[in-house]
Amino acid sequence: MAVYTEVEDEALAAFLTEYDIGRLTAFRGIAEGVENSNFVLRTTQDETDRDFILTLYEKRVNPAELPWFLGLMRHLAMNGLNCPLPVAGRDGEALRELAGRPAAITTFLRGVWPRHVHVEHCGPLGTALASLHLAGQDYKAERPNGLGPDAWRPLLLASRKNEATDRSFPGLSEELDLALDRILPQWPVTAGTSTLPRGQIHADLFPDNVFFLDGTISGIIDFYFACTDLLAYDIAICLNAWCFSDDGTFNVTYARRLLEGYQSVRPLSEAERSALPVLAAGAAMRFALTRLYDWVNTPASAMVTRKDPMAYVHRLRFHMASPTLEAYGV
Ligand SMILES: Nc1ncnc2c1ncn2[C@@H]1O[C@H](COP(=O)(O)OP(=O)(O)O)[C@@H](O)[C@H]1O
Ligand SMILES: N[C@@H](CCOP(=O)(O)O)C(=O)O
Repeated sequence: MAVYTEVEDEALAAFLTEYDIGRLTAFRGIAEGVENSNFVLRTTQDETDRDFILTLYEKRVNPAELPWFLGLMRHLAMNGLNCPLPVAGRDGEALRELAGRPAAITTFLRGVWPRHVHVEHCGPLGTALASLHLAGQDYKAERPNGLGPDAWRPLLLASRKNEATDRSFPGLSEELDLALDRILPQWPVTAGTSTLPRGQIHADLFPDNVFFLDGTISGIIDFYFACTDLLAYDIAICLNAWCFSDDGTFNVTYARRLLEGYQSVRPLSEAERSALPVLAAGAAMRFALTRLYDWVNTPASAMVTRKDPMAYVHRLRFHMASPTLEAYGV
């Protein structure tokens, strides 16, 4: 589920008077997603139905950062990426407040996200990711990655403090600690300086954030982890999220297609290619840690589906076994 905040009819009606998007004809909450409350809004203008997404921003989004996220989405959409376009009210503002939460309306994107990833998804995914990176180049404002390497030890410590971690996952915090000892010294950023190209990255491009329609990508959503970081780290996140089979094995054919698609738009440098294994290990670490943190800190009564940290621990183990570049399809 992801409707944490209910919206009363009267409050919605008053909110919509600020916009010029037609007459409201339907409104429903969206069960999918974990971070924010999302609703589909349907309006009718001149007999034409139009769908929009209304998002109320919840706990993990810092309201001060919302203009950066909405600005990035606007920039990418204006530069040809199929991503939600924030809709401004009559006063020109896209960010407002509803039901005590920061709120925004964005355009609705057609298509469905793949419940099962097939090799045919991976090429278009790589191409779209590289297009996102190129389209983001002129968006100059930076947002540091709050879930980057500096955040990993504190996240692990925070989970360790909760006794549920050892009860539910015996030995896991020690394993993650040792893996961090190996990953952090190899991370391709020294004293804040990187030898690899940086830019705006999505940072959460999982299958549930990519819509397909007739075999092509019709939409990329959920930019609320986007940040300014190593472009190749975004590829590493996708290698983790798209290229492991349900049984936990890495599918090198998927990875090869993803990398080919990416490089058809933005060729990787030698340094980026060589860094992929450690970046992939870091990406697996990041999602194992946030999932672990959420797992032990989410009350059983909460109406949200917790994601299994072990799925990313298995991926991490693959990366920690030091596979060659060829094993990644490079
Ligand atoms: N612009 C959009 N167009 C169509 N559907 C959307 C759009 N944005 C969100 N959704 C729907 O809402 C769901 C949750 O959105 P998401 O941004 O992933 O939420 P969260 O950030 O809370 O995890 C998506 O799976 C999708 O069904
Ligand atoms: N992709 C992350 C969780 C973030 O959820 P989303 O619904 O905002 O994509 C994970 O799988 O751990």
